[in-house]
Amino acid sequence: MIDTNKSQEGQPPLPMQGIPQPTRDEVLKLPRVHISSHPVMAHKMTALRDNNTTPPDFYRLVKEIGALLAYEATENLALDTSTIETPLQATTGYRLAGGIGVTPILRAGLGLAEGFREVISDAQVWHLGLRRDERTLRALEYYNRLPHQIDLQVCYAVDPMLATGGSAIDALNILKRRNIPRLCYVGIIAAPYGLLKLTQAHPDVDIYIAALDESLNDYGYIVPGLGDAGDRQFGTF
Ligand SMILES: O=P(O)(O)OC[C@H]1O[C@H](OP(=O)(O)OP(=O)(O)O)[C@H](O)[C@@H]1O
Ligand SMILES: O=c1cc[nH]c(=O)[nH]1
Ligand SMILES: [Mg+2]
Repeated sequence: MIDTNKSQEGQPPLPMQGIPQPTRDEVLKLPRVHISSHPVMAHKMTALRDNNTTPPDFYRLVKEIGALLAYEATENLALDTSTIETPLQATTGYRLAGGIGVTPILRAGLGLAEGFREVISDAQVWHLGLRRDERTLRALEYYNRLPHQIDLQVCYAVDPMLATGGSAIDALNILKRRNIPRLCYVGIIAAPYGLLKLTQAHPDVDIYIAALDESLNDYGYIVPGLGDAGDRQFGTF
């Protein structure tokens, strides 16, 4: 366990100060966690993390990584079969069975959802606004456009950063009230702390990420991380 207890006398504690965190090795064995091992992903992640990457390039990279993650996270989708005619003869065709939903957790999830739509163009997009209170690290819901008519085989909650896990856990709690047969979480970078909390809260949910980082700092930011994924996409520093 890493102990981040470095409180300054007389100051209120920072939100993650003194809170024990699991190590990478402790969470690597969790079931249902898929960490990309593709070299193209590692290449794009390096550009994404770089402090010199500008917001337009950062947003483009989030979309590209979103498309790669979508390809990995849709590996088990159910298919319907039918007979189709090629110009030469009849053959068996395969189409995705039932609808696919993508829930971007606003704001930072927007770029990831766009990448998803480049792989599955007719995915429904269910917007959900959650904002992390930086003092308590609790997620606050401020926007919800989830439809009530459900015709999905699976819905993917997408958000680049899994830090304490609070936002992801709340988003999946909200989605579970819609009785969707299967839910997945797709993120770019996870901290071991958030990954463990998410797995404990939602052991039935598959988790796809591009990278597992070292830890959270005292402020609840992922290190080495990439900073604030929302601000870096939208230029609001
Ligand atoms: O795992 P957690 O500790 O909950 O932290 C992760 C959340 O924090 C960030 O959102 P933020 O609140 O900064 O909103 P934004 O997307 O509008 O920038 C991030 O995109 C996640 O939603
Ligand atoms: O490192 C972090 C943690 C939460 N939200 C971010 O955007 N980055
Ligand atoms: Mg943010």
